[in-house]
Amino acid sequence: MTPVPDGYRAVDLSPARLRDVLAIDTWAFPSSVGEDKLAELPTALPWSRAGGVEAADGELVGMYAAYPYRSFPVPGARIPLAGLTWVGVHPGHRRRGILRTMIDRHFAQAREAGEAVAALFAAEPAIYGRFGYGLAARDLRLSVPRGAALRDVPGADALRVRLEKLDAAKHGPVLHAIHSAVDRPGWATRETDGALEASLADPEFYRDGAESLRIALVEDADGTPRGYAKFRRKDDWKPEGPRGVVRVREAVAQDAATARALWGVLLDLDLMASVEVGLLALDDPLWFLLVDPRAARPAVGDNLWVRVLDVPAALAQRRYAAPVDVVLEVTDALWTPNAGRWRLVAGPDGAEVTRTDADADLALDVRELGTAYLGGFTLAALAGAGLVTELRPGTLHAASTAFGWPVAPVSSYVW
Ligand SMILES: CC(=O)SCCNC(=O)CCNC(=O)[C@H](O)C(C)(C)COP(=O)(O)OP(=O)(O)OC[C@H]1O[C@@H](n2cnc3c(N)ncnc32)[C@H](O)[C@@H]1OP(=O)(O)O
Repeated sequence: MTPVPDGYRAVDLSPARLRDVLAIDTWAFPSSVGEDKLAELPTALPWSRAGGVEAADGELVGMYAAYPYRSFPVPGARIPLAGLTWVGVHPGHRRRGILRTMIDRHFAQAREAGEAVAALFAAEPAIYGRFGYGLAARDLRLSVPRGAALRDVPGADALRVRLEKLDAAKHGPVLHAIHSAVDRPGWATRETDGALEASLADPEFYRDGAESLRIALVEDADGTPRGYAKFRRKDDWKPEGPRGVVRVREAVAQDAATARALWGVLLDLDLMASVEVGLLALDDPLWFLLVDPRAARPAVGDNLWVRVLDVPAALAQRRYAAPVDVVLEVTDALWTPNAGRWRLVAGPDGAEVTRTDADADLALDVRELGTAYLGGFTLAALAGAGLVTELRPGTLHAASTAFGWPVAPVSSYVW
């Protein structure tokens, strides 16, 4: 374990320290919203997995927490996963090793809880690679002009799209049911305590000048909900006319017709000039429905970062797109039990992983294993950047195909 830096001590956190937590949080993430207002909001902070670092005088100067996901989707399976969050160090105590200490404790706690994989959203992409996290999922951000043409999908016209003000009590369970039915690697559902409530909170200071949250709910002829979008409109009156913006916070469709019906309505709201949406999977149906995707000014961002904490358990927990029998030589500077040669015999129905002395086929660091874990980047692409080495000619493409997945990974919300 990395020792706690001199003059500091590691502590567990409980709800009694909410005020200290908000103080460190607002130091780490400057906000115009005061701690008093933040204290009134529902929080999804997983206290059972929250820890921090105190200075000698008892002031909390660093904190972190982990969502204990129990059913996190990865290729072909759902697994326990530690979702790192709320990481912050007081600016007066930074660059003294406090984050390093906290990451060490986080990894130990995750292994103890039986979580072979950890993931996070990074405030800054340059922070977490050194701890063995690899970028595993990207997301698509679009700004779609109002009235953009969409391709037709049979059955879309038969669906009804209801527009309502978001009501947490009424819509929460419906949204949760639709969201958690999605089968996509990385698609974290709000399964941990308070996560759903926090996602529906809509205080004025979240709105940035826009209206309160609205919902577009797609239903079939029987009134069964099949998809939704949470959104706000922001008006903007210009001399040349209204130029409002629709900000879509989350859009989920269970099938193609639902996606077509949903976007057909969102792209045709009066007084709006464009529709902004982010956190879409790179293969989201909207991309293919748009007749002119270039006009939507596509941008790609980093979404989930993944850290393989226990190589044999993590590799055995997911499924593979094709049969594979490969020996991986893995390096891991932070956790030596992961290092060495592992034979993976796997396919669409299961995987076995054993330690071996056999010659390795491919060599890679645990960071690259994290990048390939959700199936969103290929081993071949990583080899192209010199990050995977093919030691036995001819093994790279087969392994690369097996580690891939037909559905692109993404998390639809930042946790
Ligand atoms: C999952 C999440 O919650 S992401 C949110 C992360 N939080 C933030 O960005 C809030 C603002 N920033 C902070 O609170 C702090 O600066 C932190 C948490 C990013 C870093 O905390 P510190 O205690 O200063 O980090 P620590 O001293 O342990 O540094 C560990 C290593 O990370 C590096 N590092 C720290 N911050 C950064 C950064 N922003 N960019 C690049 N490298 C960084 C350090 O240089 C050090 O590298 P080394 O070990 O190779 O020398």
